[in-house]
Amino acid sequence: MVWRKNCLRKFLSRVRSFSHSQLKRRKSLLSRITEVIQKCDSKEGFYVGTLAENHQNQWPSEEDLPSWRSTMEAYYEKVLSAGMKLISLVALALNLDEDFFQKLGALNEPMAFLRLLHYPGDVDSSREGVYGASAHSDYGMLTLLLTDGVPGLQVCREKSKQPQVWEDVPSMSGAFIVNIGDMMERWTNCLFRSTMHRVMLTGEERYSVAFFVEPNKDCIVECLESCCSESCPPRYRFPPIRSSDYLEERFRLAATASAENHRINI
Ligand SMILES: O=C(O)CCC(=O)C(=O)O
Ligand SMILES: [Fe+2]
Repeated sequence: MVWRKNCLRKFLSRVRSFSHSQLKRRKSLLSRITEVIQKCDSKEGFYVGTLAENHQNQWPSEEDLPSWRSTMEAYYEKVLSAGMKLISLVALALNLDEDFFQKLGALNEPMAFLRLLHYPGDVDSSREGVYGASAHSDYGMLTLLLTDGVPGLQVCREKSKQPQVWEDVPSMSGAFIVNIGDMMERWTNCLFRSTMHRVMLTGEERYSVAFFVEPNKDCIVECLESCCSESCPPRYRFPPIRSSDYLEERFRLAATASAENHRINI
């Protein structure tokens, strides 16, 4: 929602800055604004960033939403601890020490964040190209996703094959859906592949809570020695990359793609 408003503001400021002759184009620009608003993802979210001392989270007042902050902080801590345990299991599955990613510094003040999501029930989902969240993979190590049981989430197992085949993800009460992120895919040379997913609009209102575990900002993400060999060389052509540089680049690409395709997935 915020993005849609920003998008509209940007277009309107462009309209206002036009010279007299350019005003002729105003009509087509306005129809483009409408098109953009109609096509961008319909989700809206409330974000909670890292709880580290210097965090920049802005909380609603205790008066407006009593116990909101303490509830969010308690959830954040618990789900982060669950995420770290899962990451230890990933390390064990790779025949590494269970504290491998801790020793690497990835989980020392990880860039973890919480996204509380709402998908509207009253959007015309029959319109082509209108998604709750369009197809993407998450950027970090792992995502722990909690949903309210309303369908809509789909995964594509073979993300590089065409045509893409999408499957509904069943919701299990009391269970998290765990997605592997792109940085984990890079680290493991695709042994753990990031999950391509999207959220369809079903006409029913939907809520979900995604918790993204991203490595510490200074952590270097590169193909792990144990995940490559002469017969299985690193699949990524890219050199090792600092976690925060990787994230920044992904956000930049997502913003560019959104400007071109009217979509955003961050
Ligand atoms: O709402 C969902 O089920 C998925 C959300 C998601 O994929 C995301 O926020 O990255
Ligand atoms: Fe996602």
